[in-house]
Parts: sequence; C-alpha cells; structure tokens
Amino acid sequence: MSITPVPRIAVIVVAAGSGTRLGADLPKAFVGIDEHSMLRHALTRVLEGPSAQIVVVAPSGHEGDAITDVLAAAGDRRELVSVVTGGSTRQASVAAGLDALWGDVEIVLVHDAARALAPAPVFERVIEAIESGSDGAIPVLPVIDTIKRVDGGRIVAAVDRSELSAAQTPQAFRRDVLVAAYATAAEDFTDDAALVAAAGHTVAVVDGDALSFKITTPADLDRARSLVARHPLGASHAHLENPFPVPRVGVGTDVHGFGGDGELWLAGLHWPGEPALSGHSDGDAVAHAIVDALLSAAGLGDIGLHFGTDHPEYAGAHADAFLSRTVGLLGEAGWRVGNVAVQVQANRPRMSARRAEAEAALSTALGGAAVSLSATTTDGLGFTGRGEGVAAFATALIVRA
Ligand SMILES: Nc1ccn([C@@H]2O[C@H](COP(=O)(O)OP(=O)(O)OP(=O)(O)O)[C@@H](O)[C@H]2O)c(=O)n1
Ligand SMILES: C[C@](O)(CO)[C@H](O)COP(=O)(O)O
Repeated sequence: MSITPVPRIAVIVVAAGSGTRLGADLPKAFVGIDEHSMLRHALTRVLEGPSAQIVVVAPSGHEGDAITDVLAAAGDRRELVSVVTGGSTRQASVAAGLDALWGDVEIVLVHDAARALAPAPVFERVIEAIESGSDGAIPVLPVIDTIKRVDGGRIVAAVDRSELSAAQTPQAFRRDVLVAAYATAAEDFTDDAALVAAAGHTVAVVDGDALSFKITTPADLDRARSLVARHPLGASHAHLENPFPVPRVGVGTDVHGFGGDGELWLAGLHWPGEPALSGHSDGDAVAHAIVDALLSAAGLGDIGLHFGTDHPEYAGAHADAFLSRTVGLLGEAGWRVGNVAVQVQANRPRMSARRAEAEAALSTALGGAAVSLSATTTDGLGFTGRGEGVAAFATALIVRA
C-alpha cells in the first residue's frame, strides 16, 4: 500500500466574498461561468498545479455548496481539500484559511476564487520564487493604460505607468512569514503581499498572466464565459494558458447519386464522358465532404447552413467556390486549414489515374493546405457497389490562424 506524502505546499482559495460589484443574486464564487461555478473552475486549475493541501474559504452558510464543488473538482484527491468559513473581509477569510493549515506545510499560496481561470504555470512561478529564497512572491502585469492622478474633477498629475504593476493571485509566502505578518497586522490590506510588505518583508514579483484576471464586474464574467465556452472544463485545461493552442479535427460525409445533367465533376475535376452526379450544385461529393469536415472542425455548422438551396449563387457551383468560401469562413473565425484527408467510395470514375491532379486542385482551392485522396469500391455492396452514386468521407485538421 502506498502512502501519499503530506504536501509542503498549501493553497488557500478565498471564496467568501459577496461579489457586490458583480451584482448576482448569490455569492460570487458560486456564480456559473458555464455549468460550473467560478469556484469549481478555480479549484480545477489549482489541482492542475503541484500537489498541495487546499483550503477553500467559503461564505458563511455556503459551506455545503463549496463541498459540492470540491467533491466534483478533486475526485480521489478530495482528502487534500478542506472547507472553512470565511470572514467579513478578505483578510479575515485568509486568516481563517491559515488556521486550517496542516503541520508540514512550509509554503502557502493565497488565491482568489474570483481569478478562476488563472493557469497552472503562474502557481509554479510563485512557488519557484519562494523555493529560491524569497519571503513572498506576487504575479503582476504591467499597467497598460495611461494613468492620471485626479483631484476635484481635474487632472493634477500624470503618473509614470512604468513604475506601476497590477497585482494578481496566487501570491505565495513562506508560511512562517505569512502567519507572523497576519498575527501583527494593524490594518486591513487588499492583498497579502501588501500585508507582508508592511511587516517589513521583501515580496518578489513574477510574471502574471492575462488569464488570471479577476472576475469583478459583469463584463469580466462575460469575458470568462466566452473563454470557457471555447474550451470547456473536462476537455483539456492547459488550453487556457494560451486560449488557442489546440488544433481541432472535424469529419464530413456526402453522397450523390448519378443522374445529373451534363458530365461528372468530382474531387474538383471535370471528368469528360463520365455521368454527372445530381445535386443543387455540381454534386461533387468529395468537395462537399471536405466542406463539412472543415466546418465541423471549426464549430461553424455544416454545408446546409452556408451553401444550402437558399443560396442560389451556389447552384451548379464547382469545388473551388465551395472550398474557397469555406476557407474564408474559417479565416473569419480565426482558423486556417492544417490538412485534409478524404476517401471516395465509388465504382467509377477510376480515381487512381488522376489522384495527384485531384489532390492539387483541392489543395489549391484550400489555399495550399495538404490534401490526400484515397478511393475504394465496396465489393458490389450498397448503393455505391451497385453503381448508383458516389460517397465521400473526409477528415480535416485546422489550426489557429
Ligand atoms: N470577505 C471576503 C471578501 C472577499 N473574499 C474573496 O477574495 C477574493 C477577491 O475579492 P473580490 O472579488 O475583489 O471581492 P468580493 O467581496 O467578492 O466582491 P465585491 O468587492 O465586488 O463585493 C474573492 O475570491 C473573494 O471571494 C473572501 O474570501 N472573503
Ligand atoms: C488580492 C487581489 O486580487 C489583488 O488584486 C485583491 O483581491 C484585489 O481586490 P480589489 O480591491 O478588488 O482590487
């Protein structure tokens, strides 16, 4: 039987605020970003960091809600997490968390549940600063806006923003330093770094992260919701370090029966002497399967949405019109095509002789992305085996533009 070592790091997640500026009808930490609360998101990301004791500080009367989030987020690590009741100020809530630390803990991180999307590398950076000898460490971002000192409704001074930094959490401290500073604090501070600095300690700064923004106002909540909508919890969490690092794949299929007017168009090529496929456009099942694969990868719906019979401009249109418009739709959504693989099932035409030509035509229509085309028959089975039509199956990979 293995015994889990007692962690030397603890994270106090303060979640006991009311969220007046957000104006929700329940304490802020329990407001949903998606179907999961801010606290649940924050805990999920804390749990992606180094093994640590986790103390959740909940608003009085909402300890049960906090335990529900802990059980959902922590799974079989729930023995690492405890819930305590917070106070009327952030500082009082942190103090309640400090009282719950286990004996072996040497490094304490204090983190706002309201900074629910703070990514794991920030936790690692502040811990590393303490392990390198600092008493305290705080993540900061440069101040971007021009800053003015204002008094009586008028500007009284310009402030040099190069001297300023915006404070974030998690903030990390040597446990003995933080506990002693809290024991002697004579006033209320908005963060722990200020309290520890007021006690005479040096607090090192490390790089913050734009994703560690605090959800304070309804606009902040909208921003968090839109980020999380693109990258839900339970998929991957590393995504949020960079909102768009993960390529996406999609699938598409299409079938068309023979019986159209004129001659065949398939895989972006004209096939003189071959019977035409029927359809609103030219019936090019290969191009249409690729369109669906690309739209599905980007989450942009399907071919019916963008090229259906209510779009008369695509009546009789060939592959290049479909594919170039699809590339445009992806581009507007911030995606570009990585590669496409497509398979044709048909008795005719014989694709092998023109495979390279078809791949080149499709690739050109997709702005140069690699396309590979394969073809098969179905041993006489099904509608393609009976020679009634053509089926195509495509997969696509897209990456952020
Ligand atoms: N008495 C308090 C006040 C705040 N916090 C926590 O401290 C973090 C930062 O607080 P902030 O979001 O700025 O404050 P709130 O009190 O929640 O919001 P508001 O100031 O808008 O009322 C939040 O995770 C919040 O839950 C806390 O645990 N206990
Ligand atoms: C610790 C903190 O997140 C630092 O930015 C703090 O909670 C900030 O509170 P604020 O008074 O809303 O800036």
